[in-house]
Amino acid sequence: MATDHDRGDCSWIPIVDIKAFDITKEENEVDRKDLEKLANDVFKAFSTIGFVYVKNHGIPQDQIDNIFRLSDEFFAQPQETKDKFVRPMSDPAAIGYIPIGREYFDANKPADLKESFDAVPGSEYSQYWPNIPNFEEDVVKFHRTCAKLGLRLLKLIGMGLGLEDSEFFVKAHEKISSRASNNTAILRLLHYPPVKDGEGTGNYGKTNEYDFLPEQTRCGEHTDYGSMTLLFQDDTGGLEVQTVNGEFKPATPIPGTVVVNIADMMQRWTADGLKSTPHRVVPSNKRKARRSVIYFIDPDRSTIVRPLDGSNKYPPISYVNYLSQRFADTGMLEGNEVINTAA
Ligand SMILES: O=C(O)CCC(=O)C(=O)O
Ligand SMILES: [Fe+2]
Repeated sequence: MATDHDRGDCSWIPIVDIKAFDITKEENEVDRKDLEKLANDVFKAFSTIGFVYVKNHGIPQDQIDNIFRLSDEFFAQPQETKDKFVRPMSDPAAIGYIPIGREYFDANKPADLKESFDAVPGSEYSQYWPNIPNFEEDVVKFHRTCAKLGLRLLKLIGMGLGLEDSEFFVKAHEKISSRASNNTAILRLLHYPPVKDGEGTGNYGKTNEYDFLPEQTRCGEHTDYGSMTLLFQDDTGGLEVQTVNGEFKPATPIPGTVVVNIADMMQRWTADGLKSTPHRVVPSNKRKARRSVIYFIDPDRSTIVRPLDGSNKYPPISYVNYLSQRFADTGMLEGNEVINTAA
């Protein structure tokens, strides 16, 4: 594992170079020793910090740049246009636009000052795709590309944990590229608008007054819900990750890398062996817009997650019920979704 001490304030998050197992390689051409070393590096980082920077992942930079360009094009549209594509609040597998002020991680504070667009392949909500040339096609293609990287990392995690079946997690995500009714993995385009000094109105997009409300931030402290998250960020900065000592430190953008973190379901599955670490986005550079593209990796919808060590540290839970509850708790789903039985 590279420990690069020239990285200043983000050197505490390890960089893992996965060139030996990048998404362009055939699995059977990968050297077993290289794979074992990578599995060990990934496991070490995920069982302590919960975050890594992955470099040499094999996703072409021009594909990433194109997604950021499409994201800019979508968010630059007039508010009335974006409002035509607002994501329905009835289904955790829906797609669409999430306006500023909708998602929050602390009900006692103002909602996050961000807007986003959620995308999945094969959506039953196709009327929410925006009218931007190539948008749906390219975004779905990128979703599938991210899935490939996600599955590689899930394989490494299975090996690093020493599971009898090292493909266990890969198999539990085999529908990741099919359709949202089978797997809820979302590609989310995120835009944190620039803000001016002045009194916040909480009414962004409808007025010209853009500062934060008291206690408002770009993205409140939270952990992610599913298995794992891939995070592509621009050069603005602001992402902060909690250290094992409890303080938050920057995860500074490193060109060419993707930030990867463990999410709550994976922590639960591994009986706390892998860590789902709190993180947030602070407005350290508030006059500059910030953009990120996030791939939330989820187990297949029908998965029942129970601790793999055979313990009863957590009761078995249906992933989709769990996800619905988290969405309901954060302003993303209406109604009283109830976590019921596991089966
Ligand atoms: O935009 C970012 O860099 C992080 C956002 C985030 O953590 C999330 O949406 O789950
Ligand atoms: Fe997150």
